[in-house]
Amino acid sequence: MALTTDLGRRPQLREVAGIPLQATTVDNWSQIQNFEAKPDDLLICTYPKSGTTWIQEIVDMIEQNGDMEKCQRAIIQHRHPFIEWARPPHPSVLRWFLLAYFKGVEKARAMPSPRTLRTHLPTQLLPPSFWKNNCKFLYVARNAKDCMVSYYHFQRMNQMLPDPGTWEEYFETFVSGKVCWGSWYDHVKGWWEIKDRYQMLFLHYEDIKKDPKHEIQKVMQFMGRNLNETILDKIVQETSFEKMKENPMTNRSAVPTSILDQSISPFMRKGTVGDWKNHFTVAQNERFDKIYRKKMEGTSIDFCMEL
Ligand SMILES: Nc1ncnc2c1ncn2[C@@H]1O[C@H](COP(=O)(O)OS(=O)(=O)O)[C@@H](OP(=O)(O)O)[C@H]1O
Repeated sequence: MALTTDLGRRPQLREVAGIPLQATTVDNWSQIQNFEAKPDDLLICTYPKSGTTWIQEIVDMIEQNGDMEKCQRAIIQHRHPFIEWARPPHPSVLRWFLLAYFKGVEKARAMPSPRTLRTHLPTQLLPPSFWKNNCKFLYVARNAKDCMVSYYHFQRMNQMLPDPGTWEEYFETFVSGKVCWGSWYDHVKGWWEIKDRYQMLFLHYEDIKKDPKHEIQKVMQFMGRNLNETILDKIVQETSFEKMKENPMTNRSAVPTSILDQSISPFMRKGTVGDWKNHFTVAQNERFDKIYRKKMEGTSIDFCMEL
């Protein structure tokens, strides 16, 4: 797949303990590391492109008892630093704290409890106070091949990340973990391996896709909420890909094209399982599987790849 490259203009990544991160994250690293979690915090943890926005929407709707309006008000109230992009009273805002930017940390500090926060950090870089306070963690994993495809298109359109180059070039970048937030394999393994030691619900994107009601029920129970069947059905409906693609609260249409150029690739792109089959050549697939087996050796995690 040929692409125009604009390497001169795109920011490059920097590293913290060998993990490539955006410069804004690295510049504010001490504030991030010293972030004080609270025992009743819920932290949504994901590798990028694994369904972060989706699970955030599900959690929001559960918190607001399925009331879409309240949900939107809550988002506006707890503004993401990127809110500057959406001129009030325009309700189109991004979801809140990635715990990656200084302002995100400040805003998280100011949030009333109980807080729902989110991060793409791998376990080894998480602020230690989350472990110390025995917080709840909600991890969503997505199969590596679809993640890679989604990340590739995201890097094409996200002007704040390095240009991905060609698909062939990106294949190498991804498997060597040289993408923002580091290696998919290490991230997923890292969170999977500690899941029984903490209060953690570990979900798979593919399972939510297959049976959203069942998976949303799990989230509800994990959050200690008990919503009736009508509300549950409403949450399933409102968090479908089709609805979220149309919803300005979730489709990031408020973000200027100088940041996310959705004419290159939409943020809500396809939302399917198995799109990797439209991208991987047979040779790439064989090579990927070989690398995958080696990197994931010894772990019990199993991914539905709808092969
Ligand atoms: N409701 C719903 N159903 C199914 N799939 C969904 C949904 N919402 C978001 N998505 C898809 O998730 C991908 C984006 O992942 P993230 O939200 O984790 O991206 S980010 O890391 O926060 O930038 C991206 O995947 P791709 O379409 O494969 O690129 C989104 O389309």
